[in-house]
Amino acid sequence: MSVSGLLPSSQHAALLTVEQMSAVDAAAARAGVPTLDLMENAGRAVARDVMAIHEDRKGLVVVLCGPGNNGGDGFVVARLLRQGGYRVRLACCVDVTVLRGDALVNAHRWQALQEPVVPLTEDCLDGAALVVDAMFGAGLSRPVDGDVLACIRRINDRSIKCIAVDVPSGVAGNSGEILGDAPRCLSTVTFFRPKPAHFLYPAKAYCGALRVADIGLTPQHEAGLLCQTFLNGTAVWALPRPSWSDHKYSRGHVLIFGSAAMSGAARLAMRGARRIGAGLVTAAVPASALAVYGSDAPGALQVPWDSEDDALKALQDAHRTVVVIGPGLPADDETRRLVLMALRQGQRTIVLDAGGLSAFADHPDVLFAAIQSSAGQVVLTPHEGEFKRLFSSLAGSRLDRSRQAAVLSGACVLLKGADTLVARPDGAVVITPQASPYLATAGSGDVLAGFIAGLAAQGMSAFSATAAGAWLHAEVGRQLGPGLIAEDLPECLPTVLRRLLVETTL
Ligand SMILES: NC(=O)C1=CN([C@@H]2O[C@H](COP(=O)(O)OP(=O)(O)OC[C@H]3O[C@@H](n4cnc5c(N)ncnc54)[C@H](OP(=O)(O)O)[C@@H]3O)[C@@H](O)[C@H]2O)[C@@H](O)CC1
Ligand SMILES: [K+]
Repeated sequence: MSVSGLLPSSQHAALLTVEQMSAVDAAAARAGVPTLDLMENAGRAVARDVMAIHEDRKGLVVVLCGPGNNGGDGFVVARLLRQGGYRVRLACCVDVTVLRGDALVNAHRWQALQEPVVPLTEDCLDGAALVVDAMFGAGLSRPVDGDVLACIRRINDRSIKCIAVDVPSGVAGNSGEILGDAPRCLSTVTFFRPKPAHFLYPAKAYCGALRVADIGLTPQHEAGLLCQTFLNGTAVWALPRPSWSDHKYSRGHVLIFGSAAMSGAARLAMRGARRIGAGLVTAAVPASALAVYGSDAPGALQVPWDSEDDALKALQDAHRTVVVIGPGLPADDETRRLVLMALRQGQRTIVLDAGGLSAFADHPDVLFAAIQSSAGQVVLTPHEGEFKRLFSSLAGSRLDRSRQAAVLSGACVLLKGADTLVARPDGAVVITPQASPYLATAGSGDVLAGFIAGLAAQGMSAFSATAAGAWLHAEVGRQLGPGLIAEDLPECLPTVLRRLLVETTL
């Protein structure tokens, strides 16, 4: 279950694909766990949430059931609510005779209460105070349509409170894409472990509050599964902690190339790298800009960079184990040559952002070949536009594309967004959960590049440093919220680090 290079505790952050979830289900059945009990437990967990949200037993609860086991869960919810004294209307999108297995058993249990099953049309929502969406879960195989689509639209148009069973119907569990449409839910109850869609946009916006319910499945039932998708967080990586024997050289040395024209970008990256704990940060910048770079950063170093010889000299210092190229640099031939030169300089971690990525828009294969033959580790940090320029041949969801991009380039790929993804060439991906929309501001990405570089300088692997950098960036963004500017991000970091490194034992 554990993936190399990640903490063993990452198994608690694992997100199971639809296929893996059904493998867990099958393993439980082989181990003698009755699947009918799992369905009963799933339905009970949802019924409990309905009762917590909707205490008014007189307000009508409409349970919408689909043709599979998600619908089966719905029959359990309806029965438990009815037995709890609630007014319940159950609508099913197929005739009960078409149901099979545990779903059929539970349909019969519902009918044994002398309760009707009404056809699932938009009219069945009339008078609903709350809807339980048990139409489709893990088995969704195509866009929703017909009466199901009409119901979903009515729920959304009338803002009827809705609780989803497993996922809102229409959400593709693995990719987070919306097939047709999906209800905008107040909350979603899923089982055993979350699925990627619960944290990926657009699906996340439909899920509402997420609760993961225990239904009797155990880690034993997932033994042997190779989980490759994780929720980004402190279960996945451990931050470096300086010890009594550390000194500035042992805490790592970051080299950042900066321009005269757009000095702010590299200066923000420098600030990020220093705040996150790099022992030394050096800016390689045009001689004409040395004073600007030094003016607000007396604790940083500057070296002149006016020629390829200067660049080579800066790169050849073996103590500078992490190099950032891109913030504030133009996407031109000179930047391209600089990146290729850096990639040839032996064991380094190289973080490429902004101009360092776009310089290869016409020649991405040249960049990928250089990365593949480099002795170092490489991190690419594109936003969606830069990603499309470099990886124009890739299609599919953001999760699929980030994974394929890491394989194609041989680098760790951080795809920026509200659910920032970090993918490693072996297929491991983390999804960052808590990004603030206020992070969408100039200079924010430059600070992120600095965070990643500063963590890598302290010995974290490229993947862990990138994942941790993205998480910390999101966390400071969340703490600052409205009104944040990029300059605030490094300054807020000590508060977050203190909580992680001083006030808790990771
Ligand atoms: N795993 C576990 O441990 C546990 C899982 N549990 C529950 O089981 C759920 C998964 O059940 P499931 O596999 O039966 O799939 P589900 O989503 O009910 O639908 C499949 C049916 O829908 C049909 N269909 C698909 N798309 C359609 C469309 N657009 N429009 C119309 N029809 C469409 C599809 O037809 P087909 O694609 O075969 O033509 C098939 O008939 C899971 O989400 C959880 O709630 C719990 O009970 C506890 C234990
Ligand atoms: K559902």
